Amino acid sequence: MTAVELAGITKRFPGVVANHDIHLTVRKGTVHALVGENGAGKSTLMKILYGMQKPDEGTITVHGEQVSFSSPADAIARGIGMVHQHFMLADNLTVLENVVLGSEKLHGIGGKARRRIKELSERYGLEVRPDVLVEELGVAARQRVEILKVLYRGATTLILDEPTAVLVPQEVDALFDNLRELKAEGLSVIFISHKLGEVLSVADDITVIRRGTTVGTAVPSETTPRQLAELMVGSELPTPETAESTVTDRPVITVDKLRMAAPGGKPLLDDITFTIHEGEVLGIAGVEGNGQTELVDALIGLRHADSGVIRLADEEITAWPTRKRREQGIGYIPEDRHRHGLLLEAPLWENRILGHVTEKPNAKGVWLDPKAAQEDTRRIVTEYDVRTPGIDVTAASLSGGNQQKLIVGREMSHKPRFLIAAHPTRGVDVGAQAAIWDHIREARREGLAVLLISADLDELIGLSDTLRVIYDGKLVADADPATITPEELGTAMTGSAEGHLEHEETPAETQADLSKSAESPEDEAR
Ligand SMILES: Nc1ncnc2c1ncn2[C@@H]1O[C@H](COP(=O)(O)OP(=O)(O)OP(=O)(O)O)[C@@H](O)[C@H]1O
Repeated sequence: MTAVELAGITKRFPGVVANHDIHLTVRKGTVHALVGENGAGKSTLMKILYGMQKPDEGTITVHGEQVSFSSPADAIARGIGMVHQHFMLADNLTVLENVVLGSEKLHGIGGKARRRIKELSERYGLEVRPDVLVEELGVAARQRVEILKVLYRGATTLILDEPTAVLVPQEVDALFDNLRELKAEGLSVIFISHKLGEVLSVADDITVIRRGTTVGTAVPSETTPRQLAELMVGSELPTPETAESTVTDRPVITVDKLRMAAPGGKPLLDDITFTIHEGEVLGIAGVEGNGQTELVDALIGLRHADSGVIRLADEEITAWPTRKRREQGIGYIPEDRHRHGLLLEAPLWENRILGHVTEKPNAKGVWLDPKAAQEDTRRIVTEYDVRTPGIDVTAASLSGGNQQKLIVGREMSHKPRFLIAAHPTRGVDVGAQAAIWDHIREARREGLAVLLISADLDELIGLSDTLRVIYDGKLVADADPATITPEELGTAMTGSAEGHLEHEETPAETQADLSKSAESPEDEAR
């Protein structure tokens, strides 16, 4: 049985054919993965299926019936649901309120709604509690609420846009279990991902899109990640490996006892202390929401810590504003590229100036130099393989991965001494990921110090010279990137670690927490 069929879909934007004669058949009760390099046209196709965009040509068939969508509401009415990559829940409302919001007509807002939520939660193993506030939930739990929200609206085909980008390995396994439950009940899932190993483990069918058109399908059981990468981008799957160490004993950035508290007094950063030297990548591992955002904000100067000292080489910069920090050589790849990295409605070349208005080549003396900025944008577009019809299109018209490449290119172009890299390759395809890793490694050889925050544990382990785990605003453990596995690191991040980790001097209770593990021999001895 076919759940959804897209046939002959074509969609043009000025200067770009985003989709060209795409064919996709999703069988009922399956997980169907959609893979392809950045800008291949995956999101566009899904926006068409979800009624956010109209195709120029082609047909959409849902459960055997041809349909035409003018809005997401039309798509939802036909059982198509979408879980976006940027979650859209209201923090200060409960799970129940978030789920029923906008769909009060279905089951009201009271007991009936609560019963329905519980029923869905149990049936698909989502473990969603209706009465907790969303702000109290971690990333994985929020994602399950989003999934429940679309199920509540009657979705029978769910579109998930890079759902695993923000999850640790254990959470990915749990999500995949949920997807299996959905399948078992006859629902279908379309899943966009750049993580090819995961695609092969969870998908029943795979469709590959290249340069706007479907170039083939792959049978997961007969395909390796390498072969899939080759189908996608015509290049091999990269592995990030720390080449010979380039770490020196010259400190670039020194952070001493940094503390920050929430308005209510809850500690967000608790006694954070570290040094990164020339030629060193310090990786910070942690589940989102354990202080990473606050640490990055404090380092780039978006927020000031309550106490503690930050030094760049020999100079104390704790009170410096953001612009001065950037001018003095701090580069910044933000975790949320839409909020902090780009002006979406401005052309690419203006985005190239963003954050670096007073620096060369954007400025000459006190004046902006648009010509030079434009020329340099062209260079970045070529060097970082930003797929775009030109530098005058808006940042919003680039695909997600290409937006990311532009930001990385901009920041690296200023030859920073210290780079704050939050998820530098999020949403980027395997080929571009390898290229970005190479750029970072090359700069490291020349003395760049990097603070790397990433949810991609292979990236974290492969690029870091030193690895530390952040938990509840504290740096709680060190890990050796040469020996730790992603699974072990994932365990450490969720607050319980196994043998590989060396513990810092942390309060006794934290240590106990961290070393707790069901299988550890000490536990059995206790
Ligand atoms: N609103 C728009 N206006 C102009 N061009 C667009 C628009 N949306 C997408 N495009 C272009 O269409 C092409 C396909 O983009 P799309 O976002 O579908 O790619 P993708 O496969 O999802 O990429 P990624 O993996 O980077 O998310 C790109 O060249 C992009 O620049």
